[in-house]
Amino acid sequence: MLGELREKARARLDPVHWDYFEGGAGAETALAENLRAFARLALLPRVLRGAGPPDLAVRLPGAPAAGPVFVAPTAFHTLAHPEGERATARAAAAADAVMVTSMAATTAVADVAAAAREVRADAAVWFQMYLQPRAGVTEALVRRAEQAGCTALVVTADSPVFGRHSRDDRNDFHRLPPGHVTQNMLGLPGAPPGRPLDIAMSPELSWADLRRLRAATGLPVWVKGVLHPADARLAADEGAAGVIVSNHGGRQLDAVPAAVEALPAVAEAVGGRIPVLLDGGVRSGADVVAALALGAAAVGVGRPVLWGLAASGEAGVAQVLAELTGQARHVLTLCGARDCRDLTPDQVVPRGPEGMRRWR
Ligand SMILES: Cc1cc2nc3c(=O)[nH]c(=O)nc-3n(C[C@H](O)[C@H](O)[C@H](O)COP(=O)(O)O)c2cc1C
Ligand SMILES: O=C(O)C(=O)c1ccccc1
Repeated sequence: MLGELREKARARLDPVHWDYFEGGAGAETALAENLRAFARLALLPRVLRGAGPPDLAVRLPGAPAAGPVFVAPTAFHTLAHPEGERATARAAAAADAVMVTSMAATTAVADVAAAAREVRADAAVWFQMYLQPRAGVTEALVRRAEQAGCTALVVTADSPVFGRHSRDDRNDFHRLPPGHVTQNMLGLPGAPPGRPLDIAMSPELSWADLRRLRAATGLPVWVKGVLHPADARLAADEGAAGVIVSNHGGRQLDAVPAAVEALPAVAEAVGGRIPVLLDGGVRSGADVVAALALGAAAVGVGRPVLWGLAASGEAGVAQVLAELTGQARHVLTLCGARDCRDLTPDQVVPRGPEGMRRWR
């Protein structure tokens, strides 16, 4: 089903925009590894546990009751569908999925949050941001997110510089076509009149900047793009609400491991002090359940949401979220678990002859 939506999206999209959504950095090794790493995992069900019907709801800072699948922040939804992020937000709200709206969205965060709340008054919309070196810009963005009613901030930390997206270079895709605007970047300090401020990425950012952000807001602050267990521990020490294990869908450093391969060590390092989320390569309910068993509290999907949106707008995104959540519910039941707390890391084994090694 996801495959069909993907093909429909590919057929509908301008090939340059398709390449932007689908592509990764460099040789696209990390992009491919995100998928291969899940394919290398098998699930070991437990039997006769009397678990009863599964309960998928999770409690997170900034989302007291959400499903286990969230919408990872992705830029430029109006390239996929004229209704853009509004359509995504409505589908996410209807599915109880947290929507993380991107700072590089083509719809203002206030309009994204309003669209979500039309569907569900308590819909959770989080705002993803790149901390901006220019004075006052980050603060202005935080105020906008707060005023929009966002319930958490997500700071993307894996981007001290823009990723080199080989397909975009080949296609010379480096600016939005007319009619599409990064609305969140309009009217900020230093922005040219009527035009959006360019999003800056800076290698000078440090934990001190995160501390300043935390001091400037009462919202929970998640750190996205953590792969090293030591950084996850630092994030917990620094008062982050949680971390998102992610290699940015293979769009930043191409030499990194798959997100799900980094997850167990991060979960262990954090030791339950703060929740750990994951995104990258999640394409089925079995992927969702494997990540939950390895220590994720919830998982994000990026490209599948864009496929749904490009294929059929809000209904397409709703299909993607319903399919993944429905599959996850089924797989959880087959694993003998009532909720993700019933799953243990030993229920995830490598495929192949090595898989059962620890019991020999
Ligand atoms: C087209 C596209 C745009 C993205 N834009 C952003 C962004 O603006 N901010 C961000 O933190 N991550 C961004 N990401 C990364 C996603 O949040 C997420 O980490 C990744 O897509 C997960 O992998 P998946 O696509 O395999 O599900 C983007 C990813 C894609 C594919
Ligand atoms: O394309 C991306 O992955 C991304 O994160 C981004 C960052 C800034 C502007 C647009 C997209």
